[in-house]
Amino acid sequence: MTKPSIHFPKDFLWGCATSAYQIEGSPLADGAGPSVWHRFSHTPGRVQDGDTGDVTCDHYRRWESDVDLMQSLGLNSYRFSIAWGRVLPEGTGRVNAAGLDFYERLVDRLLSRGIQPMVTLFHWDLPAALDDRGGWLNRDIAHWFAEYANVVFRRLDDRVKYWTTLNEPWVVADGGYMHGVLAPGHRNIFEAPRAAHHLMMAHGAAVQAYRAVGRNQIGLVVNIEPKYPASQSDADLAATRRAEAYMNRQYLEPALLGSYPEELHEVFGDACPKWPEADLKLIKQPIDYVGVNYYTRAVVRSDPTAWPLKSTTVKQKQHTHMETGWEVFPQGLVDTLLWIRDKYGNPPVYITENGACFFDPPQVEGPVLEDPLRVDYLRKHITAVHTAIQRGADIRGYFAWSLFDNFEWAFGFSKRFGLVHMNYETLKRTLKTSAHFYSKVIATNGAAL
Ligand SMILES: N#[N+]C[C@@H]1[C@@H](O)[C@H](O)[C@@H](O)[C@@H]2O[C@H]12
Repeated sequence: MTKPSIHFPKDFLWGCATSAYQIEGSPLADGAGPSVWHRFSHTPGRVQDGDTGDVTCDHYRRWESDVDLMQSLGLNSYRFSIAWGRVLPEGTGRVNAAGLDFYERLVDRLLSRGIQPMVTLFHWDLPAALDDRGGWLNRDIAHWFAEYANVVFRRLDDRVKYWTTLNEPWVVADGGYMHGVLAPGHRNIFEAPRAAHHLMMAHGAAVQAYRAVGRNQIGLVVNIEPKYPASQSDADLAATRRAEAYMNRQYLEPALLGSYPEELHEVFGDACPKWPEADLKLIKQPIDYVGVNYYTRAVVRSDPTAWPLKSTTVKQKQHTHMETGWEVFPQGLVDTLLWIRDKYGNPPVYITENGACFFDPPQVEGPVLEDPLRVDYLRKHITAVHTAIQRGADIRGYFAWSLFDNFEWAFGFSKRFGLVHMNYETLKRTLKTSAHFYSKVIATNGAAL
């Protein structure tokens, strides 16, 4: 039986995604102010092997040839983030012209190579000067973020058509304030919901600011990890509902519905504040799209001893090489996209991140590194996106995570997600087979899957 031909919508965005602190290097160059990740990675014991973002892929100095590499792959879009501290070194007030100029040159080169930028304003690298003023625990951060966003909108909205306020607010609140494993490294159940709420207030304030000056599209990027009960027991079903509310609904629902899921009270207990209606009104600014970062699913089992969700994730058979063994489960992407279609009114969606880390074969000096596991992962997940489109989900683009192997936060350089191999000694970029595969998928608008 011949395979049905796969074709994506005509103007579908095909891109790769990165973020400033993970690929740029030179974190303090040309007047930039340090971020919480500069401080965190320079604090012994916080990042595996003591790795930092001081050099990483050196994109800050190699951006021109990197854009040419993107063009050679046939990308028609590229998702990257702006380092807040390059533009406003103290987070508010003084603008650092050199920082803004860097991103303007990057946007201009992308456009000159037929590549649409999708720009994220905040991808975890909060200016350290704002962390000194309370960071995401200070309600004023909504105004600080809107001030920064306005500076960038005014400079670049005539060329940038797709904006994102925040990347994965859940990771910032859960990793940075609940568990303390990411910057700024707090472990406090009373801080986590406040950080989460202020992140979303900042999102709302930036969208509100955008509507006054912008003419294009702005959205929110959330990580969605669909939750499946390990059994149909009441305990496992309740645990699954808690896990889904805590990760998948806690950010989408204030943004789209103006309310928080009730289950958060079961998670945070007396740490769960009662927020003023005015806050939720601010958060629920109409957005033009939802960005979904999808990697894996979670099979959830009740575990009264597990903090704070009173549940654990049951390991499955085939998984990637992330520490917690992220299962390869493309059906979870179909389920997620149909869940959003049905629960939130079928909003326009971009898959703003999807990819996998595998231990690639030892680096060889040959032209290409073989990474068959990543090719298989991408093929199955891009096919899943097509399945969701055929079933009526309004999906408008796909961004592979990531263009390069890069600084994987607390895992340092130990995890490689790139379609392009990075030699961290020589900074040589080497295409993997997954890069060639993805390039063919783009060139045929999906037919090469
Ligand atoms: N882990 N992991 C890979 C990837 C991370 O490198 C990105 O910065 C995040 O947006 C998201 O968590 C996904």
